[in-house]
Amino acid sequence: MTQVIRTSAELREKVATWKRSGMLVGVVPTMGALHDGHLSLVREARKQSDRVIVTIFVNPMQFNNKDDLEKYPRDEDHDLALLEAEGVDVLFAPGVHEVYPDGFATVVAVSGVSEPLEGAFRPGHFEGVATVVMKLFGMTQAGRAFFGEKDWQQVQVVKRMVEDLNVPIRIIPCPTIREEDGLAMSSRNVRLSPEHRALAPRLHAEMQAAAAAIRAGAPVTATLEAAKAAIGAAGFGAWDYLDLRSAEGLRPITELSEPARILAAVHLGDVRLIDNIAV
Ligand SMILES: Nc1ncnc2c1ncn2[C@@H]1O[C@H](COP(=O)(O)OP(=O)(O)OP(=O)(O)O)[C@@H](O)[C@H]1O
Ligand SMILES: CC(C)(CO)[C@@H](O)C(=O)[O-]
Ligand code: BAL
Repeated sequence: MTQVIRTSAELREKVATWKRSGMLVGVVPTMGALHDGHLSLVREARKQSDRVIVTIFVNPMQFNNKDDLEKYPRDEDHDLALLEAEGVDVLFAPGVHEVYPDGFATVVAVSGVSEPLEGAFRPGHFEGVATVVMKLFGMTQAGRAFFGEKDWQQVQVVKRMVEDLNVPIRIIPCPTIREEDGLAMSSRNVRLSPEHRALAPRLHAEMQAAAAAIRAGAPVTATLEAAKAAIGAAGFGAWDYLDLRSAEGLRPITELSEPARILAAVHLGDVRLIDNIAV
């Protein structure tokens, strides 16, 4: 049975009993509307921890668009059934007031790695992520936390924060899970129209082609511009970015002299797709 807990006081008691028996606690932070990408994190957490907490909290502080927050898919009953089937010990699903009570006044801001890419196009987003993740780490007292590489920049921001603030937790990045046609799984994919859903995998296909070309020595800027044009011509909307960046510091690079990734964000209808791959 997965126990549903809604207050940090109750969660603290539960975790204290586990810790008294020397158990290692793993946490998988999510915003719900769970899919196989999330469940892959849960499975890894089960392998690497004695007890697993999944958190579901649609964090208002990380949304810079009211419409996106209102339209974010929510289905807790279905999520709970999936977590039961995976043998998750606790679903921690606090309300907004439990996380941000009256008088709440603290923001965690990570500079540098949070500034380009998502940080530039979603102002305030990573302050919201860092603040809530720090709180979830405090509330769950977990020793390991599992994050998806689909949100590559988020992983880098969280790692930086944990190192800078001496948070006693190990961050475990987990690979991106894709649909059979290559589209990265994402809760927001359910909002794609059938035509846009059919088009969406083109993003990953063009990113892979660009990565292969760059590995083979093609010039970076021209290759990325050509990929952007091809994806645009296929029927996608506006680009936020399609960049080659150093894998950890996310510095812009034009030569492959260190581990690198292509990272992308592009609009398709009223959905914004993000993806990234190693080069
Ligand atoms: N396809 C995926 N493969 C691996 N991990 C994933 C995938 N999709 C999401 N995750 C991870 O699951 C965790 C929770 O993500 P979240 O609840 O935001 O889901 P999401 O599908 O990314 O939703 P959206 O992108 O629409 O906000 C994050 O660590 C995220 O990186
Ligand atoms: C890590 C997270 C749960 C924080 O709200 C969110 O950014 C997400 O789902 O990736
Ligand atoms: N998966 C990242 C959370 C967000 O898009 O707000």
